[in-house]
Amino acid sequence: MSSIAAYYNGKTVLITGATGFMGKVLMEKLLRSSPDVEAVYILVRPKAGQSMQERVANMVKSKVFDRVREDCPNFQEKIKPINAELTQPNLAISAKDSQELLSQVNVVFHCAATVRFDEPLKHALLLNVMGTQQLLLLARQMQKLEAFIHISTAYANCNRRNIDEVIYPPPVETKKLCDLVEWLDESIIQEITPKLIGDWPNTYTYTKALAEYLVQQEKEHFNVAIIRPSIVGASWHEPFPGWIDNFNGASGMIIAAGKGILQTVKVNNDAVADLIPVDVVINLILAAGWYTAVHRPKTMMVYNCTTGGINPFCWGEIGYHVISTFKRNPLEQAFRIPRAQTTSNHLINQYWITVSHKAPAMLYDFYLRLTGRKPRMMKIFNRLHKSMMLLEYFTCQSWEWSSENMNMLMTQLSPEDRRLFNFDVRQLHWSEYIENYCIGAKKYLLNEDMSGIPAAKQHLRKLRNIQYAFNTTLLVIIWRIFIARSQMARNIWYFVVSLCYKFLSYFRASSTLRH
Ligand SMILES: CCCCCCCCCCCCCCCC(=O)SCCNC(=O)CCNC(=O)[C@H](O)C(C)(C)COP(=O)(O)OP(=O)(O)OC[C@H]1O[C@@H](n2cnc3c(N)ncnc32)[C@H](O)[C@@H]1OP(=O)(O)O
Ligand SMILES: NC(=O)C1=CN([C@@H]2O[C@H](COP(=O)(O)OP(=O)(O)OC[C@H]3O[C@@H](n4cnc5c(N)ncnc54)[C@H](OP(=O)(O)O)[C@@H]3O)[C@@H](O)[C@H]2O)C=CC1
Repeated sequence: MSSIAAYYNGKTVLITGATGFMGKVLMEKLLRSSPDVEAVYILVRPKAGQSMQERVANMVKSKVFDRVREDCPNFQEKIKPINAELTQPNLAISAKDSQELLSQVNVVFHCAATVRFDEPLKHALLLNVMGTQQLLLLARQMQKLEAFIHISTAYANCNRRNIDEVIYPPPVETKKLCDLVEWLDESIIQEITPKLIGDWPNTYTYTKALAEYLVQQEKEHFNVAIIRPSIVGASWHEPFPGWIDNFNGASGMIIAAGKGILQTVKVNNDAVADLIPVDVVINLILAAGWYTAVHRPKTMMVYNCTTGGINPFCWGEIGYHVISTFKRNPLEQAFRIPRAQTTSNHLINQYWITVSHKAPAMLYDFYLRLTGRKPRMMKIFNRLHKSMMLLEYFTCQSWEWSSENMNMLMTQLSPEDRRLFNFDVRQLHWSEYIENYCIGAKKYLLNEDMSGIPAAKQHLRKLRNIQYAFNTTLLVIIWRIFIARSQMARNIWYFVVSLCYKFLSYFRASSTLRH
């Protein structure tokens, strides 16, 4: 029997961010591997006109739960949603719910965060830092708490090149900063944000670094551990290969490439693309929860959950495998044939953006206008360029993360646990993984049926013909303009045409003689 699965059976678990990408995969794996878990409390806020109950009812219908639904059809009875808003005082949890959590919870997994790179500093602080602080305060009063697992990011310290499994001192005193932004005007905060975040590329990584420090402060009060995943991608095996349900990280770019929208991207081809499958991260999280609660390590453990140092793969290789997968399994209604120029040179990238993004977008919008429709392509490209600009910090450089704690944890697992909660990325076969990632994005994210592939291939052939016809017409037009202006070009043109004519006459004469 698996020690990890056995540990969670009979335990009460609290998950924040359970409606998110990682939260759902975590909940699914927990309920499937430990069907006798006592209860899984999840903190959920009402959103987009849906109440908490409606959101949870919709969530449990999601495909991600298909496997656990098969194994334990009543799995949703274990899920106990609690109305909460992490940016509000006391997390906006009612006194009754709060009492229930304080008396029941054994393990906390804190996944909730804003992961947007362009989040205004005030909101990022409210959620990622103050929300974490309030959850820690709640956890301190939990009578049966055995482990608190905080999900950070491997990029929390991306202002350093070599990142060890330690907490680095924060750039400012967190409390003072939070007090400051509380009374400062939003526009002033916006203005001083670049100064405040210093050499962090965005408010997300900056606030995640501050939150790590807060978590460390609690190590005297209960058992805590921090997991730092790098760029979390589609699943490797569980619940299904290629499972993905959002456009964050690399997924949006991969889809844009498959749709033929993204034709050029600024990446350092030789820089390590530190992607990590979501199921690897979840297995490590569950194993770390077990280890923290059962072995109670004396020092607070930080687990860098990365692939680069163990099984490296570069951005150039990712680009190649993405394009070749989408050529074999095209997405429906692609804008252009998938192709990706990858360069770290700013000028070359700008050139390709003009030629292969902006020019086709303008032409297509012109065509839409002519046919009485609303132009939309330029708007899509502007959004794509904004995303590319925010992501290029991560695709143009490499980091080195130590992964001793992840390796140590692996040695603590029984063979059965290593099989059930596998986070050994040495076994990851990248080309196979990227292929499943692209197909998963097609199936689960875009809801495209695999039976539509022949029609999608036919559409690509049509696009190829349009492109050939367009390129030939363009060449002829340019040549005509050139000929009209230069005597030398005219002479060359007449020389080439007469050569072709002579060759054709010779060919016709020799074939008549043969007959
Ligand atoms: C071949 C080459 C491959 C190379 C490939 C390079 C990959 C290079 C990855 C680096 C990755 C670093 C990762 C750091 C490591 C962490 O720690 S990652 C943490 C994860 N965080 C992120 O990835 C967040 C990044 N994203 C953002 O901050 C925001 O999305 C951006 C980039 C600022 C864009 O914001 P926005 O323009 O307001 O758009 P956004 O609100 O995101 O989306 C609007 C809608 O469009 C949808 N949408 C977004 N993208 C798409 C899309 N592509 N298609 C269709 N719909 C889409 C959204 O789902 C959303 O729908 P609704 O929710 O409104 O229904
Ligand atoms: N995805 C990635 O590539 C990486 C993620 N991480 C970390 O992993 C964790 C999970 O990320 P991921 O699942 O991808 O993120 P998602 O954006 O998919 O999920 C975020 C979760 O946080 C919840 N949340 C956001 N704001 C609030 C709020 N004010 N009150 C209550 N809940 C809130 C969301 O709830 P709602 O549905 O209501 O919005 C959602 O459940 C985060 O801590 C992130 O920093 C680390 C490295 C990489």
